[in-house]
Amino acid sequence: MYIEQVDNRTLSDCSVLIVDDDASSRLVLETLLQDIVACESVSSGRDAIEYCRFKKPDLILMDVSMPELDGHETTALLRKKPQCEGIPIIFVTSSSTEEEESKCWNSGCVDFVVKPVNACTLQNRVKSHLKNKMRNDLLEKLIYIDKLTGAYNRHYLDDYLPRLVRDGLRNITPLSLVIFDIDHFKLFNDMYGHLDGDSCLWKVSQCISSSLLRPMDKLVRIGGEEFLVILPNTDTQGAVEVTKRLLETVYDLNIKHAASEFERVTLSAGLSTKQADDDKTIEYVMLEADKHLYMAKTSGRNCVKAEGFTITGNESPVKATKRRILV
Ligand SMILES: Nc1nc2c(ncn2[C@@H]2O[C@H](COP(=O)(O)OP(=O)(O)OP(=O)(O)O)[C@@H](O)[C@H]2O)c(=O)[nH]1
Repeated sequence: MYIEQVDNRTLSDCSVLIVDDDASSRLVLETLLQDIVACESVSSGRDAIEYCRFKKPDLILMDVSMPELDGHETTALLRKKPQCEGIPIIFVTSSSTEEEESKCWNSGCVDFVVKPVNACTLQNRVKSHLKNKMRNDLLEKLIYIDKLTGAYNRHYLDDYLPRLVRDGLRNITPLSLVIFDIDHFKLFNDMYGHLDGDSCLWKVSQCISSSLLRPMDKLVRIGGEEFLVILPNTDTQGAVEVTKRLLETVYDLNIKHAASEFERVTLSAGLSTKQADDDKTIEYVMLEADKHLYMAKTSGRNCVKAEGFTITGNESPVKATKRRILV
């Protein structure tokens, strides 16, 4: 394995998606790259788009000539998706005419290799673009990541949210926002000290991040112990389900909080959805989520509140008999 490191990632931590309709070509590419990087393959443009809904490869090797969607068309569709931003695409083309080369560059690839591929050229191009990608990721991390929690920060929110709103309008998809904060966090700090408070923020943030399953779902720290979860293409019902799961996973972390009625760290959350066809501004949706968070707090905490929904979280043994139903 190559150990070429940028920050704390190495090439072997990176993943490459191979898109090729020909099984033997996929096998050749996988074999050539297997000692450098983790590879996964799909056999069509459609499958590549579907793959990228759930995973974010560090690089895509795209065959140009494929039935139905060719490499150019697939790239154009991927480039429209915010979650695919920043993924370098290398075309694998059987034609090296001047016209084809120009077409490849105009389609938004970062590079191309010509079939039959030269093993050394392919490996070096892939390594070089992956190292660039790792440097860009590191730069993005320094600008956009909150150090204390590992969540995104407000700079990220200011850049990312307007793009999502535009995307939602273009694709007619809903966008849900969830604001949550840790219950009785002042008491937690008072009882255990600020260092344990910081560690609690880190644990909660990491737990939430790893419970978000789609690459476009993002966690942003918007205040001291206040976070925003962005759920693109998710209606209220779906967002309630996700938020309920988030509250449960944090509850299951079982971080001791003796001053809380739940005897452990819990979250309260408020949720609001922007439907594609409504005229709510995103600022209004944020305010609504914040209002719902306030309602969740005043209704006893450890619960989610959304328009038409109130879901209680797990309850402590002592409170189990007093299950809250909020309307
Ligand atoms: N340790 C630590 N504490 C923080 C940080 N940012 C904010 N806080 C603390 O978070 C606490 C928030 O307290 P409040 O807004 O009163 O809310 P709460 O005690 O969580 O009460 P409820 O939200 O009503 O459940 C304050 O004591 C802040 O000092 C941080 O980065 N680290």
